[in-house]
Amino acid sequence: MPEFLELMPPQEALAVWLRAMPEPRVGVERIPSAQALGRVTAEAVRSPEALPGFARSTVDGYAVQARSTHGASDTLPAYLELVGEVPMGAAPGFAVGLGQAAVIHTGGMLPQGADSVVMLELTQTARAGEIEIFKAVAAGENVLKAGEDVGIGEEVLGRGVRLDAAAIGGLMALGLTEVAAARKPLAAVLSSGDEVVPPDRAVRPGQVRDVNSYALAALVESCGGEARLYGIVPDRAEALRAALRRALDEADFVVITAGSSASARDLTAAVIRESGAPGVLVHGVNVRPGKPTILGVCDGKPVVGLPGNPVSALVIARLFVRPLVARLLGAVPGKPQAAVPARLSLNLASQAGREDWVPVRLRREAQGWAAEPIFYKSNLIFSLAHADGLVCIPPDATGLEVGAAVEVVLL
Ligand SMILES: Nc1nc2c(c(=O)[nH]1)N[C@H]1C(S)=C(S)[C@@H](COP(=O)(O)OP(=O)(O)OC[C@H]3O[C@@H](n4cnc5c(N)ncnc54)[C@H](O)[C@@H]3O)O[C@H]1N2
Ligand code: MOO
Repeated sequence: MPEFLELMPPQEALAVWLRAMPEPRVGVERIPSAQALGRVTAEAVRSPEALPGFARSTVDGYAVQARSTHGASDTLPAYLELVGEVPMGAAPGFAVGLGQAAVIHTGGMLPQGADSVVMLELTQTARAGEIEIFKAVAAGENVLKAGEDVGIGEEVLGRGVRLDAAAIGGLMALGLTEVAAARKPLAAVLSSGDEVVPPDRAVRPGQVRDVNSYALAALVESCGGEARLYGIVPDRAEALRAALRRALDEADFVVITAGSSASARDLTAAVIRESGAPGVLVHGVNVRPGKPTILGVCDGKPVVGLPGNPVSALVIARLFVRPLVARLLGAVPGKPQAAVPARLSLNLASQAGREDWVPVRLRREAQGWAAEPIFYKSNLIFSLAHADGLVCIPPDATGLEVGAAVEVVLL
């Protein structure tokens, strides 16, 4: 059977495309740390202070000098003089000497002289002003040392790090209520096709609502980019040319859907080719779904032409748009996507030489997760909407057998 396109393996296609782009100039903006979830650091963050800022107890009990408890046991307790109670939120105004103890609460500041804390459960009050200790502690026991988390001037977050909940907590612990974040790259999303109408329209026979603009905008945003919709362009070269020109002028990169294949109305590749140098770098990727994918660069701006079928468009956007956004954000490369190991619940056939991405549902079984393939068609959006993840069948396999160990990349 003749093939319209020359197909390139996906990894090679991505490398060719990324190589043809200029080094990204990552914009920097200072944003409130409280709103920085999912954002990428544009500069390394150094700690202005030590954390914890002072030695703290990790338990409720008595601050002591470890030496004072030496040899203490159930049968031979150590008797220590009670010299005070550490207030929470303030420095204790006293010291603890040999043979002395002070009441301390979890998180309280160790008094001068104390080097450890005996847990409340291992003590007993015998007489007023005195406690009995039933177990010896070692120096440093039940104590967080000053600077144990981070030291002054230490790099706590590198450049290009995606901020998660813990990182935001860490920034707050240091009083860093603002952070330098990479500006979100702006994607211009263009849909094309005479049959495609906005989703708020009633459809006439032959028409379909625009799935791709919204699904792709959501995907771009989930990767840390910003998306602006450039509407639905009819199947006319001059209309697509004008829309692409405006998109290239305004956005950091352009995502066009449909018109990627081989029919007379498939204009995307030709229009990209004439809209800037070097134009189209890849047209056709050895992957299913998404074979007619187009990767281009127009005068420094990346352009991707995704297949019109919504499942293909989204799967391909994960393979190509996601790494593009990461690069434009200056994100540290090579971070894995969330995935779970599973056993395949059915045989899956695949063509040798082609990489296949199959939507699967995950089912919990006694020994772990079972991945149940969804027999999708690339136009049927709910075959992807009902999936929990994707399984990759590598190009050197002619399929995977029931029971095969697979990795499910979570959607
Ligand atoms: N003779 C061949 N025909 C096709 C081949 C092939 O190799 N030889 N490849 C098929 C594959 S695979 C794909 S994928 C599609 C690619 O199509 P295009 O990118 O050219 O897109 P269209 O033909 O315009 O649309 C395909 C399909 O998707 C629907 N569509 C388009 N845009 C949207 C949108 N924004 N929202 C929802 N649905 C959309 C469109 O109505 C079509 O049903 O080509 C195959 N054909
Ligand atoms: O590549 Mo098409 O995307 O298989 O449906």
